[in-house]
Amino acid sequence: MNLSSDPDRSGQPECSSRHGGGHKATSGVHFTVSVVLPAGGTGERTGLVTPKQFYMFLNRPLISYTIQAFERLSWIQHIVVVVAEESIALMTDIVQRFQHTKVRVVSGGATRHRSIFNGVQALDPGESAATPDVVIIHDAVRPFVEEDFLLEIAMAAKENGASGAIRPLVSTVIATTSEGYLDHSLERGKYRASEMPQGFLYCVIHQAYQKCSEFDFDFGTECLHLALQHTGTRAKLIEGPPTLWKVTYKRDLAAAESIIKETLCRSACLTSDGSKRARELGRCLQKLMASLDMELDVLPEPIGDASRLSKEWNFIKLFLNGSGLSEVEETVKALEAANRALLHPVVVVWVRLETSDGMSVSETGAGHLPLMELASAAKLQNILLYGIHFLLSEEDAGFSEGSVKRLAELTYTLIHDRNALLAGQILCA
Ligand SMILES: Nc1ccn([C@@H]2O[C@H](COP(=O)(O)OP(=O)(O)OP(=O)(O)O)[C@@H](O)[C@H]2O)c(=O)n1
Ligand SMILES: O=C(CO)[C@H](O)[C@H](O)COP(=O)(O)O
Repeated sequence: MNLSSDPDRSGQPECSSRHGGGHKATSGVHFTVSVVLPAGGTGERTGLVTPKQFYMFLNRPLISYTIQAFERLSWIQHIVVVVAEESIALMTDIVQRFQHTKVRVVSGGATRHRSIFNGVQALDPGESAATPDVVIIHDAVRPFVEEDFLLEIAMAAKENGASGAIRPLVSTVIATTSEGYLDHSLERGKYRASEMPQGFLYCVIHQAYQKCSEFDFDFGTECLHLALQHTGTRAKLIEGPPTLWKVTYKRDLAAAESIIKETLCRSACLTSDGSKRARELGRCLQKLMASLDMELDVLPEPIGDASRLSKEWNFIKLFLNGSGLSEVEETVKALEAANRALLHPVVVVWVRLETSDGMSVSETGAGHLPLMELASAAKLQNILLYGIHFLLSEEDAGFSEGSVKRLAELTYTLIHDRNALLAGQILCA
């Protein structure tokens, strides 16, 4: 690797050999990009025994969400996940269980900088192959990062040698005296919080770490600073969205779970028995769901086309004539066959109209058993099946606003909460 100095870049290393050199991605990224996710900490500030990167949200550890945010991007080549030695087996199991294909697991060090350096070194396959042009470093405990922003970071790193996400400060930073009095305060408007992701030319971050002192390794908190101090590379700073925040305290775990649930319930697909009344009810539900921020796609046929199965996380099956449970079963089987619920639980809500001239209470109860059996088998595949009996009186020819609102709110709550304990239950609206 040639690290000779480039006068135009004030002493910053010039990376000219053993680099990926071109990438045939459709994203417009014409250089190679790999990722290091430091995940070797203990999460002391959460106060929990389990390190926060392994905390489970909807049956999946936090680290898997972060990996997925990168893995889904065609222009990301490799992802190195750095974990503590004692977590290697656990992490390897997570990679297999959630079928992550771009990940390599390596062991970390006693501090974040030591872990990151191990990850950066793992991206160097030796003389026989190329190192990536750009490395993105991202804390494993910042699961919400979007493609647009990662692209900005990667492009800016390629152009400037280093780049990093910043956010406005939420509190003023002050210095204290050793006796605990105010020494001075910083002018808040002039300063920014340094967040992640950060991007670097491979040679910049590699050289920065090679030149690091033991003090830097043990007490440093800022990779951008190392690049400036040891390679003269001045990072381009880009303001990122608020969702880049780092899970640090226990309350952040609750916030992360809530964001995941909100994201999963933005849309649903409704199929019905195709009757006129069912279509009418579908349209009413569509309006009410929109007011709850859920986009409801209403399809006329009992079974939605297969492409829906591969896109949607939530299904509402509406039956005003007959039970429809066999069609619900077909949908569940198709979801299982497509391995749709590998990364997130998929929700299927079976809604069935009950009029007072319809089935008796005992018959309704009898319908519960097949649902429970179907739901418990589906739950093993991470598919959550719920039942709702939509109760209308005999003389209620149309649908009253109140009854449809109750149905919409109950359906929304089941989809939003994804409560595995309620799977197989029939609720009444
Ligand atoms: N020796 C270490 C320490 C931290 N990290 C990782 O660096 C990221 C950001 O660090 P931080 O939020 O401080 O995590 P912890 O060190 O785990 O938390 P705490 O300081 O509360 O113990 C985390 O993904 C963490 O796993 C790491 O890879 N190796
Ligand atoms: O925000 C950052 C910018 O580099 C790092 O994520 C942060 O420094 C991590 O520090 P700590 O481990 O002390 O929370």
